[in-house]
Amino acid sequence: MVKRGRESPVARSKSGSSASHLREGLVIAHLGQGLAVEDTSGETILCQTKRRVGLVTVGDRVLWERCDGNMGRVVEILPRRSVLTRPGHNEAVRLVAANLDRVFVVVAPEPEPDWLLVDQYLAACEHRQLGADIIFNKVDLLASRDIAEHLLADYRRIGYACFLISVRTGEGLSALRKELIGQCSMLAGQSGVGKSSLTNALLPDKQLLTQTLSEKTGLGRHTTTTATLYHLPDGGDLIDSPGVSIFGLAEMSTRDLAAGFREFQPWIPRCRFGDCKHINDKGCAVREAAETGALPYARYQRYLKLIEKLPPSQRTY
Ligand SMILES: Nc1nc2c(ncn2[C@@H]2O[C@H](COP(=O)(O)OP(=O)(O)OP(=O)(O)O)[C@@H](O)[C@H]2O)c(=O)[nH]1
Ligand SMILES: [Zn+2]
Repeated sequence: MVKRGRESPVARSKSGSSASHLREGLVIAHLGQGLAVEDTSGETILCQTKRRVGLVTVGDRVLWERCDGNMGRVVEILPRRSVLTRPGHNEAVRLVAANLDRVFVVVAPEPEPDWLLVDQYLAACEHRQLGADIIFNKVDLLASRDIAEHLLADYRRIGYACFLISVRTGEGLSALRKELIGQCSMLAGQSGVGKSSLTNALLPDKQLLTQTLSEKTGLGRHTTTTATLYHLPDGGDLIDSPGVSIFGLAEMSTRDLAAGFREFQPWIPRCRFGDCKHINDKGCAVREAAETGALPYARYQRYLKLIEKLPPSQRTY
């Protein structure tokens, strides 16, 4: 759960000493000209970052101090419990969000699900120790829910929660809202599955909130760039990061990828060799389990495809 730091207006810096002018805050947006930081009192301040602080991202809890006028300055990033990155050379752009708890991978009957992408997201989340579950949107387009259940059977079997919803009819939305309480979530998924539509349904005041944010920080709407953190009406936070749904296998090795397939875990210690890649290796328990149906075979096949997608520099063990 994202702490909004309401416990104390006097924050403690890394050195442990309490500095009365330092306050705790939550980074709710990354704007072109600075960061929108929500104070413990709910006030939003436009902050710059001291150079030595490092890269700050949406979801970060920070210590900040007031400087001239209505501006603030971030002096420290508080320890993160998670960080999500995407591939790329520019570190500032690679950071997607901090302190996320859970990613919901959204699929739909239309566009047809790209299960390889789904597995890539799930593996990346496992690697980052983020919770991950699946939302199947647009069930209104299906003749029967059984079709979705059939497609999701492997995922349910290995312990992913699957939420069948329709933003159009509202089906399943109240159960999903309950699920989001008390944590910080993000939606990911291919284009057209309904992520924006769902975000708008979960945040009926989104437009107003965005407008207020630009007013509070004195910046125009167009300056809101990558991600924004919203407090959901029923509780919990949602990080909306349009266009950054391409987070993937950045920095993952073959071993990490195998670790990203949660159903492989009981089998991996039974492989004959400690550096088994679970491809054609002799005595591979994972492969054998997939071939005998003890593991979902389709997921195993996609593991093999993802291995091929890893850049050669990451195909290490
Ligand atoms: N039938 C049906 N259509 C939906 C539903 N939810 C969203 N759509 C439609 O699906 C289309 C794509 O929705 P978006 O919300 O833009 O999808 P997105 O995932 O945000 O797409 P990108 O912004 O490209 O990543 C729109 O035409 C929506 O009206 C639903 O529950 N049922
Ligand atoms: Zn193996």
